[in-house]
Amino acid sequence: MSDFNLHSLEECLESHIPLNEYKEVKRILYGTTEDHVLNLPTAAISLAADYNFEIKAYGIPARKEEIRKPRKVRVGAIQNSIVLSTSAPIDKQREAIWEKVRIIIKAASAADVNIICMQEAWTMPFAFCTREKFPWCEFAEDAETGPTTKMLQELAKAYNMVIISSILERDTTHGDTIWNTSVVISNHGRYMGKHRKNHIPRVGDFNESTYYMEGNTGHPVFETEFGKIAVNICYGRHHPQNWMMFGLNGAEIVFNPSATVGALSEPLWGIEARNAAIANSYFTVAINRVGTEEFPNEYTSGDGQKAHRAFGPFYGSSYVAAPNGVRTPGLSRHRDGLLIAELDLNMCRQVKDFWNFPMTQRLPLYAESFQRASQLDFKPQIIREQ
Ligand SMILES: NC(=O)NCCC(=O)O
Repeated sequence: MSDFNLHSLEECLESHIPLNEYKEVKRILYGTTEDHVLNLPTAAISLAADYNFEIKAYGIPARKEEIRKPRKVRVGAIQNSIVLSTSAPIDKQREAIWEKVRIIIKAASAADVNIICMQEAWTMPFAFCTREKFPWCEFAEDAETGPTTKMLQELAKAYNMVIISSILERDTTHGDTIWNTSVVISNHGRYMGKHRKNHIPRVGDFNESTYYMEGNTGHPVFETEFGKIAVNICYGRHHPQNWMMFGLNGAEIVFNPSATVGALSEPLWGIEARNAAIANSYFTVAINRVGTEEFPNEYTSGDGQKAHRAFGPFYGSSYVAAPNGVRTPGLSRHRDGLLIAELDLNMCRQVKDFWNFPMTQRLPLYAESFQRASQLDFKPQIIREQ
């Protein structure tokens, strides 16, 4: 189990490693000898203080080029706990979370954020652990015309900000089916499209397959005014091919809105989205919720332990990673927070030119191997001593 007194891994390292060794440790672990902390406007800092959320901002510099101008973009990641009890009326629960997150988006706007992303299923508690359908299915709403998208369209327009909103989707056109979906809203307030979670967990208390199926929207990349973006929803981060496909479709930033708990995945957290950034020559933004969520009825976890009502703690630790392997420190493991990173998208091509990953990849070789591996009569290529 995790020790929840630890605020963040980076603060712990910084306060315990001797100063003369810290820079080298930081270079090896985080790809940079120091964080490029950005100054934030008073308006953003005051909102964070008044509404009790952490706010952190870092720059990740790229090389200055002779011909291309820098392509600077500010991304924001929001991590938050739920607000009301899970037994409060559904619309009240959702409105209370909206209220909290709207303030954080306002702070992001004050800090000139261009693209913001919330955590997975941000409008609700992560109730899928319970395997109960009611009332949780009532959180599902239409991706294009639902109340959350409508509310965010106003903010996106007012703040000139692209917003990525991960919700439980209700598709009334196809038999009222439910999906785990990220909606992308342009900075003009227009619905650009959606992506449905491709990989559904069947691990621990993540009983999501009780509610929805694997997504059917492929690997869309949204060409926004601030760059080409994509969304790899939570458990998709364990699947390198899922990350890869967004890269093949031209993504420059891939957001990973998540909901995951310390006992299950914390040792993997800092590796997966960062590795994806390196392997695919794009930026990644990994976002996880915080807090422990209590449900009205007990549920079991299939692990021999007693029935219980709490799910969590979700460990936050949202971070941004760059194609050259540099990453920002993570946000807190337990506080609401806004992480801002200023990226220069020119770095994507710079890293491609340096490391040559797109040039050295062997797509036809793998395509042929995948084809063979997916056949019923597949024989693994194993060579044994004669
Ligand atoms: N929400 C979700 O997919 N969680 C699964 C657990 C994990 O991937 O860490």
